[in-house]
Amino acid sequence: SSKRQWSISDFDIGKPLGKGKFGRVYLAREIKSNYIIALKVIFKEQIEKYRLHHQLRREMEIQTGLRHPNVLRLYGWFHDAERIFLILEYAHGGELYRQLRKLGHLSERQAATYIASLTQALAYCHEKDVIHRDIKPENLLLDHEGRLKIADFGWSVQSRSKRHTMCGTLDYLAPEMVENKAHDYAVDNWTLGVLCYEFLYGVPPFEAESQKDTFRRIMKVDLSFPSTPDVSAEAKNLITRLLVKDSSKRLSLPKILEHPWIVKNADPMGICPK
Ligand SMILES: COc1ccc(/C=N/Nc2[nH]nc(C)c2C(=O)Nc2cccc(NC(C)=O)c2)cc1
Repeated sequence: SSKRQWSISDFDIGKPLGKGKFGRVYLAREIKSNYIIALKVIFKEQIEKYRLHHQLRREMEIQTGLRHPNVLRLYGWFHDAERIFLILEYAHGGELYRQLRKLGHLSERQAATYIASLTQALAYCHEKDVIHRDIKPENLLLDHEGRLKIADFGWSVQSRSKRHTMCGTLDYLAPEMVENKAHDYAVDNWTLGVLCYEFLYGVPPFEAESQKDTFRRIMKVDLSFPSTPDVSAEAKNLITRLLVKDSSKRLSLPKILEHPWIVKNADPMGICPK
């Protein structure tokens, strides 16, 4: 159905889910099918102003072609004189980030389940030659069953709730990214290490007062593990084998899924019942 021409009159627009630099996301219902979706509205003049229409087009072509249980679907899009509308899968649970902030840090089973889901989604994306999905907790959503969905296609939105200084944070960037070198698939493996650390400790591994200090800590791979919460040696082992400066030496995606900590703790259904 992504081939048919959609228009705003096909939808009942519901509550705003969040807003960002380029526009807002609304809950919406496709009238004929009663199907609930998330409608992302992007203002064309914002896109022109930042000269981003090529990136947006590329991101939309990529996103439409991805079909994976842990990648948020882009069903289609349409536009009017001043706006572009993206018809997106609705993930009821919202940002994983909010859950992480609420809980402080996740259990080892929950963290391993999310890392396994992300690894499978990234392996799928890499097969489709899609890399660097710019993964950070903001871009990870949860569906009604608590299943993780990578929701990023370069346009993260900000909810009404207080936002921490995500814009501009280097926390999730691999050394080669921070140094603005050509990056390859392995940046995603680094990011998995950063996320695994943040899921377990509640803060990213290279957090620092200033961006400069974060940059330094990333380049030095200045990694240390707090004594609390008490995290298993296997979890630390996985993190240490992902946060490796030489991108060719980072644990590969298939090897992550075979890692003892993942095998022991990840829920095969990707849901991790409480
Ligand atoms: C503010 O509380 C919220 C709780 C749940 C949601 C669910 N959002 N679900 C989505 N499904 N597909 C897309 C795209 C979205 C979405 O963009 N959500 C979104 C957007 C902006 C901010 C937030 N914030 C949070 C806290 O989830 C979520 C949105 C907001």
